[in-house]
Amino acid sequence: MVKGDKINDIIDHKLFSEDDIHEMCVRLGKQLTEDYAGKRPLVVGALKGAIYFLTDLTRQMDVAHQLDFLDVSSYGDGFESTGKIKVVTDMSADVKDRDVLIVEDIVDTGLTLKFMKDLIKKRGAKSVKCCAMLNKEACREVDVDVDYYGSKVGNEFVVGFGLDFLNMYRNIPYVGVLKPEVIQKYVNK
Ligand SMILES: O=P(O)(O)OC[C@H]1O[C@H](OP(=O)(O)OP(=O)(O)O)[C@H](O)[C@@H]1O
Ligand SMILES: Nc1nc2[nH]cnc2c(=O)[nH]1
Repeated sequence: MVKGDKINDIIDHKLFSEDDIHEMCVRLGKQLTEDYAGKRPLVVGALKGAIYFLTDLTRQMDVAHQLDFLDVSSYGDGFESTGKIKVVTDMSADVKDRDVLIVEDIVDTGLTLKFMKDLIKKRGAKSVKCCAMLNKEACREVDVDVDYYGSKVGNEFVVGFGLDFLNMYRNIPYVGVLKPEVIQKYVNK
């Protein structure tokens, strides 16, 4: 029974706590600091989901970098990728000859990341890599490298720390799994 729309009403269990995510950011930030030393990368956040992870990750990177954002969308309000990716809001920076690091909350089918990597490569970037908080590797439909990631995650719909449920609940401070009845309530509506 779904009582309301409070966090405790919709979350079944926690998968990654705030401490887990902080540890991911510290580890990845250290690695990115080494790998991008002297390169002045352009860090591109994939809107909207990546913003929470991006702000924590970049504060662990001791590398001069610039920020930009790219909003591409394929899920709409659904639980499954439509497979049709479109640019909702484009970046403002010129990526030509830049080392670009895409920051993602999750890579699932890989369709979104492949679309973004191809777009940025086509525009003449020197290198294009991705750092994702979560990697749903078993769900991949296209071959794309997730160059850095915080943790693998299984095939379940996760929310929180940027990851949405019907464009809500991105602000949950951890990553959790929805109660099955919550999904049931909204599927086929
Ligand atoms: O690997 P894929 O199957 O393509 O899925 C991953 C993408 O799905 C989510 O974005 P969404 O399109 O839901 O937009 P959002 O970031 O605004 O939530 C997520 O933020 C990734 O960008
Ligand atoms: N919120 C959310 N968005 C996704 N996009 C692709 N996979 C997921 C997921 O598990 N949760």
